[in-house]
Amino acid sequence: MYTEQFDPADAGLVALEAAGLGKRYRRGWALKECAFRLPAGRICGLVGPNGAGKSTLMSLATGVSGPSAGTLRVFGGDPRGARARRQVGHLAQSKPLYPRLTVTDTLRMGRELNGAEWDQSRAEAIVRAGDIPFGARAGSLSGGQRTRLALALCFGKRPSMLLLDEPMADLDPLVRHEMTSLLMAEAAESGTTVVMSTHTLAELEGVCDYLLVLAEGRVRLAGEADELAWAHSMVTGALPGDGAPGPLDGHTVVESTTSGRQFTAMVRREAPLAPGPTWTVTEPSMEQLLLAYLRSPNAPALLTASATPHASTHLTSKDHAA
Ligand SMILES: Nc1ncnc2c1ncn2[C@@H]1O[C@H](COP(=O)(O)OP(=O)(O)OP(=O)(O)O)[C@@H](O)[C@H]1O
Repeated sequence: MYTEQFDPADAGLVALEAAGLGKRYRRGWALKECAFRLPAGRICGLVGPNGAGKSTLMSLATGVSGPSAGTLRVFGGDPRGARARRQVGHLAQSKPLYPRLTVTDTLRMGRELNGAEWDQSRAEAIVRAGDIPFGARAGSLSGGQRTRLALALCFGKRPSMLLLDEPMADLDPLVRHEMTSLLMAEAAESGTTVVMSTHTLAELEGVCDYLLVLAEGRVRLAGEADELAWAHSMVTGALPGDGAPGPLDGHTVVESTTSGRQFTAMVRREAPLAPGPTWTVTEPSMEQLLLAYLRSPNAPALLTASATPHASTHLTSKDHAA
């Protein structure tokens, strides 16, 4: 039996806050010492290699399972509490729908499960916008139509936060684009916080304004996407010779590759970094930044101020690297 703790200061402002969060399965820790904040109203890309702990984090946030260590709070409350369960919508990778139920029956089920919270007209509008026949059985729908119906169920619940586990994985590029537009429009209209896990990094650019990167169960990057990109530079050029100072000196190198005398590096700037006679400096795209961190799980972690729990104990990258 647990007592539902609730911090009213976080209720509307912080969608997710983890402190010392860990989840242990029989074979080991799936999440370890995770500490981050996700401010409300963001569209957050949740990224990490296979086995990084993304689905585990989602199952903790939906209250399906509890942490083995530390805490995770949803809008200031325990995710297993009735309040948080009402506030969180979840779309699992498998998009579970009852294949024998028609679209109308599926929405009726949504209404019955969610009671007064349910927004029938919103759910119907999402279905109608995709020209899905209300009499069709869920089992007969295409992948894109199933995703649309599942999103209608999610948004009909009027969640404050929506957790989407690889929602576009089985969709063709056109339907993917259509579903992304639908998702963004619905989230913008309702102010819903969205956490979306994906392995398709290009999908995140222009969609997510916040990033949470996990590797080996730990937080590697968290914060505003543009702030994280701005903190880094891609440096390309010729390696300095004869002990001459190089462009990377004094900066944190996240990843570097060399080919002959040429190098390319992703660095976290610790000071201004200007182009030089033998190197160029560019701002990385979101995809380049994410790829560099995914390929370098031991690079020191970085959290922006808004992603750092308890501003009074601002965590440094070294704390996270430990
Ligand atoms: N129910 C479970 N029982 C035991 N181990 C589990 C369970 N769920 C996840 N794990 C383990 O926890 C680790 C993290 O898994 P998780 O599914 O959270 O990662 P993920 O980032 O979602 O991976 P993917 O991208 O492949 O979906 C993995 O080592 C996985 O084998």
